[in-house]
Amino acid sequence: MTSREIIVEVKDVTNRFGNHIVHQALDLNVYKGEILGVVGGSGSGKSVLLRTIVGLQRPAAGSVQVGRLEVYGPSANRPHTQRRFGVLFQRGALFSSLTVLENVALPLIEHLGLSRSRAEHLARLKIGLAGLPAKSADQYPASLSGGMIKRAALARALALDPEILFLDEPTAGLDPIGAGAFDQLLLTLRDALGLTVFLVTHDLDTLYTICDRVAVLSQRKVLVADTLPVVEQCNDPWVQDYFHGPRGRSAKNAAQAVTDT
Ligand SMILES: Nc1ncnc2c1ncn2[C@@H]1O[C@H](COP(=O)(O)OP(=O)(O)OP(=O)(O)O)[C@@H](O)[C@H]1O
Repeated sequence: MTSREIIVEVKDVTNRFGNHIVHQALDLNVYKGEILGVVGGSGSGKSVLLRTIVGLQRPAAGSVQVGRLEVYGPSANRPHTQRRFGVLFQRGALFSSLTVLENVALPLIEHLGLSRSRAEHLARLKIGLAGLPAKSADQYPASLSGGMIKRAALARALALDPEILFLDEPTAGLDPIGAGAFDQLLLTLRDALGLTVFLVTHDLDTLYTICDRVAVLSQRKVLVADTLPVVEQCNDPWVQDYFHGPRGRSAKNAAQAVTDT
C-alpha cells in the first residue's frame, strides 16, 4: 500500500533552452513507496524533468525538494540529496572499459571511500539483486545483451542503497518477455527494499502492470497524475490516443488477464 508521504516535491518549475520552453510552472509530487510512471509525447520533457529532479538540470524557475532538502537554491546540499537517488539513464551509461563489477563498485569507492575489496564484495550483492548471474561480474558491457546491460546499470543505480530509483525508459529495446521480467524485478525490489520508483516510459505494459500512479506530461506541465482509471478519463487528445488506441487496449486487457488468473 502506498503511503501518502511526499518524498519529492517539484513546485512551479520552468525549464527552457533558449526560446524553447519545455516546462512552465510545472508541479509534481512523488509519494514515498510508490512506482510513478511518467509518460508523454516525444519531446514533452520527461527526461528533462528527471534530470531536473536529480540535480543535473537547473530549472530557470521553481524548486525541487527531496524530503526537507532543496536540490537547488542557497541551502541545497547536492551531495546529500544525490546519495538518496539511484539513476538508470536511457542507454545504461556504463563505462565500456570497466567490467560490470568495476562499474558497480565505482560509486562505492568514489562516494563512500570504501576499499576496492569491500566495494567489490558489496557490488557482487547488487549484481545478484539485479538478477544477473555471478559470472557476468567479470564481463565488459560490450559482451552483454541489451537486457543484461539494463540489469548491470540497475545494479550500479542500487549501489549506494538509494531511497528513490529514477529510470529513463528502462524497457526500451527489450523484447516483451525481457521487458516483462524487468518490470517484475522492479516490483520485487520496490517491495523488498521499500524503494520509491520514478519511471519514464513509453511502455504501456509497464504502466498497466507495475505503476501505482501515472503522470502525463503535456502542454509544458503535468496534465494529470493519478491512478490509471482516472488518467484514462482525462479529456486530452494525446491521453485519449495513447490509452484508448489499440496498443493501450491490448496492454490493459493483458494486465487484466493476469489479474484474473
Ligand atoms: N541540453 C539540451 N539543449 C537543448 N534542448 C534540449 C536539451 N535537452 C532537451 N532539450 C529539448 O527539450 C525537449 C524535451 O526533451 P526530453 O528529452 O525531456 O523529451 P522526452 O519527453 O524525454 O522525449 P522522448 O520521449 O523522445 O525521449 C526536447 O525538445 C529537446 O530537444
